[in-house]
Amino acid sequence: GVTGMEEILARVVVPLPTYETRDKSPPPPESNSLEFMHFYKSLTKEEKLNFLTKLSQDFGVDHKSVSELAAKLLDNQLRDLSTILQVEDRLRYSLTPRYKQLLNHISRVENGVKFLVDLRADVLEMISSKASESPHIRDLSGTLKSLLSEWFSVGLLQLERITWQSPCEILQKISQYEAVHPVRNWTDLKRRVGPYRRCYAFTHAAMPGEPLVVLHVALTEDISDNIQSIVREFATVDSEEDVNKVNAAIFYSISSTQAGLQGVELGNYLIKRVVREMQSEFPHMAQFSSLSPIPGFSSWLQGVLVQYRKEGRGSELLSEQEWKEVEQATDSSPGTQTVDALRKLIATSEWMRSERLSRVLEPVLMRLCAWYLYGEKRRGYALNPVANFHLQNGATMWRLNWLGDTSPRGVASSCGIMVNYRYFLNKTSQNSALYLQNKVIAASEQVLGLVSQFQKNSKL
Ligand SMILES: CC(C)(COP(=O)(O)OP(=O)(O)O)[C@@H](O)C(=O)NCCC(N)=O
Repeated sequence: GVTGMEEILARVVVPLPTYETRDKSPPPPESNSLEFMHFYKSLTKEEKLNFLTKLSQDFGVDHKSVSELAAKLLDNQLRDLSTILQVEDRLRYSLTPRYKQLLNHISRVENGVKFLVDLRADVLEMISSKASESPHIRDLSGTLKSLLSEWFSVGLLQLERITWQSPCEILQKISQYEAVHPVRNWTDLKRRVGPYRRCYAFTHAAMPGEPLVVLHVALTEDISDNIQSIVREFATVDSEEDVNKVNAAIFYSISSTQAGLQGVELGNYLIKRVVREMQSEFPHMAQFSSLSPIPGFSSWLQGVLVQYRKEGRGSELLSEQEWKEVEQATDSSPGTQTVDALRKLIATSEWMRSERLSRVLEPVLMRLCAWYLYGEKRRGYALNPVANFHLQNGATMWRLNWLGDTSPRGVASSCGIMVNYRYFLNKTSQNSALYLQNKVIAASEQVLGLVSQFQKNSKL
């Protein structure tokens, strides 16, 4: 109940030591942390929200002492620098939320770090689900993120290569965490860690046996343009006979496994770390690229067609000739009926089964997809989350691949198109800075060509 919460908090979230005694006071008993963790885990979702709101509100920063110290700094009687630095350091200390000390102590008990990772996952969910609008909860999330970013910095992470010889419990987790191309069975899993494949994960001593982020790589002669050749099941070759057949590393799946570590950029670091691993194993390897899905393209396209249907401007999406071909192929009459027919074809993936429609729609869907990836934005960054991820890393939007993923899922979610985000190693840091600061997308001639074809066709 509520009193129980207040009682627990008052007892285990001890006041911060005074500035003078901040380095001298003994840590509170470990039992405080254990009790807090145990109590929190016993709460329902609602109670957790209530509990964390109280924690962040009543056991955060002492705003009064902050404003007093800030006022002191403004006092221009303050002359010599050492006094100013002193007051600044007091101000800095006064900005430490009271609960931060408890979080630090929790990180030192057994499974404490994992508890804090899961705690941030809960807080992120409260924020994203709008269950909480409290600025204090956002502050708590920020404090957790800064602590976790320190503890999970690259230097403290362990790179592990996953092979068929890895412990079953790790292989089981790799299979369970696979978010991009679900693992079908043991044979499939064995293939993904077998010849001409690499699977790497970051682990952390504080969370043994837990792959934090997993990257799957295919070793190929050149940059893959379709996923079936990578995840299709067929008799595995015994060993990697011919390594000079290997010129490219294709990242075809990456998944982070801890929701609470979102924003800590583990995936980005893992890709860069694995590139270095590949370079040392294959010194002549010069091509590094993703083969990425385009989740959301089909639904975006449906939305655009509905909008055009309403405004009767469908003609700008397809040329007159293309609409005519769709009319004939769907035996529909010009105008909204054809737009509806096209929407239905895309929703049911019917168009894939017709040679004629595929031929008509290839240029249309390719240029629409190029625009979706390159032109559609959210707060200035790429709308598509996978594009945004690789562009933040400094990759180049390099090639759209028609029939890149002919699986039912691939056709339904992105009309079967896949995209290569290519990592030109000497360009990634510059591309990343340009993207993050100026929202400039690095794209290849092929992509820019498709985008300009789209713009010629429509006034978007
Ligand atoms: C793509 C991933 C790995 C990026 O993780 P990361 O580099 O840690 O970025 P962030 O979560 O720190 O912003 C993550 O967002 C994820 O697992 N997405 C779902 C699967 C996918 N590959 O889209």
